[in-house]
Amino acid sequence: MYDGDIASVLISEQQIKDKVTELAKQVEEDYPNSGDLLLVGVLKGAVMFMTDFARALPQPAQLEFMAVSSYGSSTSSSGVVRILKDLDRDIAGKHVLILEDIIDSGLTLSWLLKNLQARNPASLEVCTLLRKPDAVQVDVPVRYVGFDIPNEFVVGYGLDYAERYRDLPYIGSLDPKVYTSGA
Ligand SMILES: O=P(O)(O)OC[C@H]1O[C@H](OP(=O)(O)OP(=O)(O)O)[C@H](O)[C@@H]1O
Ligand SMILES: Nc1nc2[nH]cnc2c(=O)[nH]1
Repeated sequence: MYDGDIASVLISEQQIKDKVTELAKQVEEDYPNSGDLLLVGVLKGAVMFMTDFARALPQPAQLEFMAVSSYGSSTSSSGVVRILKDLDRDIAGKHVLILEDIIDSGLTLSWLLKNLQARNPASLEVCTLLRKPDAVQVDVPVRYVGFDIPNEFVVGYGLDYAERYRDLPYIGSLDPKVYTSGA
């Protein structure tokens, strides 16, 4: 699939699977009495992570999705965030865990945390599969991190370039020839 577009596999399908199980176990230990935890997946990138995580989590959880868009180029975000799809329900008094696929500059999540905090949840934490420590422009409090990765543009397992590659089962670095050829 996508022959020649992926320069290298950064995280294999099995490594993702093991990490999702490990993160779900940590969350299970931290929320023993939450009742139903409310998972908020950030579309579209977090869709694979959300569905796998919810199934790996031993306790019941409710699933909500939000879609946001940050204006910017196709490989960077600007911090100006717009809600494309809001939550379908009130989160006041709920234990909310945001599930993100990646924290790059941190601008999207920083905005989202302020937005959701204003809705008065009982608690609000973040679980991200990937984080790029060298790219962070704003510090965001993140309780659960799957992998810290180098500052390279990655795709797969929900992450896209121009809406492609989300369906790859692993995370790979995109060959720079893909951006330069405009494919
Ligand atoms: O830390 P940041 O630099 O703000 O970048 C992280 C955000 O960028 C990606 O979303 P994107 O806007 O590409 O939308 P998508 O999930 O629909 O692909 C990703 O899913 C994060 O939400
Ligand atoms: N696909 C993809 N989307 C991103 N959004 C912010 N950083 C990235 C990245 O490395 N890859």
